[in-house]
Amino acid sequence: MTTTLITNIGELRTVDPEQRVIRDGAVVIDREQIAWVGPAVHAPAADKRFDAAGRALLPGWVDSHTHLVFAGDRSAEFEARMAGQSYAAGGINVTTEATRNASDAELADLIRQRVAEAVAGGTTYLETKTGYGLGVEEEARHARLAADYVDTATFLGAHLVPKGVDAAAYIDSVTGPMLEAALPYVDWADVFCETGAFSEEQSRTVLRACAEAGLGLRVHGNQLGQGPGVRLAAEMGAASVDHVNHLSEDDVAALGATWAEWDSATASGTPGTVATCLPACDLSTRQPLAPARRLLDAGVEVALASNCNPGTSYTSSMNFNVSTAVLQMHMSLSEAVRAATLGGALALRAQEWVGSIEVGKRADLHLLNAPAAIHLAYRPGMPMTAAVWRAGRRG
Ligand SMILES: N=CN[C@@H](CCC(=O)O)C(=O)O
Ligand SMILES: [Zn+2]
Repeated sequence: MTTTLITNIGELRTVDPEQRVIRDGAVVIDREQIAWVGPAVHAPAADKRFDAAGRALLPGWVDSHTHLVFAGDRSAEFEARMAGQSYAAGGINVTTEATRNASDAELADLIRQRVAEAVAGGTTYLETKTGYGLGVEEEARHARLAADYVDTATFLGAHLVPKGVDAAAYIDSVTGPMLEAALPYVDWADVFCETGAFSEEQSRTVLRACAEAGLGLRVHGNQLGQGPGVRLAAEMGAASVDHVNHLSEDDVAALGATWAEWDSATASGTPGTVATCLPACDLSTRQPLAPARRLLDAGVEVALASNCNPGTSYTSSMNFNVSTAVLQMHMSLSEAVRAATLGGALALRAQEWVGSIEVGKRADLHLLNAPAAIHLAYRPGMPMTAAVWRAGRRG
């Protein structure tokens, strides 16, 4: 049995270059790949048949920003925040301490459970980061454990200077032995460029060293206030800058300029720096929701991601993030679905093989418990995920 026909799809959202939405559609999966897409009446025969019963089918969510390697609990910090305390980067130390005390087996099990939870919610391709190790052995251990469970991993040694450590000495370690130890397990490097974490110059030093080591770049920027993160990401050719809550006109223009060689209508050309919005995090930290509308109108490709982490966003629900983007961020349903699929794929430079339902791409599919995808926002919080295929296998 190698091929499966998924038929009787009420609304098939391809997110392909023509942005096709096919009524009464069908998809054929051949092992881990998509082999055919089109109207059900023209579908070829297959070994197996799955009746979608008139429900909507989307590409699986691409979650391009998570921090799944952690132990411990920060619910009291969250409760205090809801009572009026503001978020500060220092909370990262609490998780670092708890994670250090978890064995390899315990930590691996936590990551496995979190990935399973994400996949059960429609996520089929995901990134995760280190960043709660903050030491050579711990960062390498977190990268090694993560690499077994996720599609792509990021080195975030530059998440915070640990308490009592000299910043310059720490950056020497991040750009030297820590980077070297994490390198075999990661594709990306990230830096938390923000007041209370790393300055522009410190961030540039880290990003340069990581780029020289062959890693792609990403930046946490402009989360808690205006700052240099977004412009630094654009300057360094980062694949993505994430959070982007507080943007000046110059920031938006700098990101827009990185997309000059890209045609968003056909999703072709040379991609620039994706602006990754993290609505669940914005709600949990009481930050203004990222200005996705301004970014889209400036020609910037936007991604939506969960930022699942214990400090600022303890949810991997992409359904929730898409609902919020439509309800609160003035994104149309099509824009939000694209941002949570192809947008995430662009942020991870994986757009050639995931992020849309097209022949030859990985068979990553998300069947909704609804006849149309707008139900994600129309019925927020309802259990919308009916079935998931990840690389052709039911998740
Ligand atoms: N902003 C930096 N890092 C995480 C939060 C880390 C934490 O507080 O544990 C984020 O993406 O929001
Ligand atoms: Zn993050």
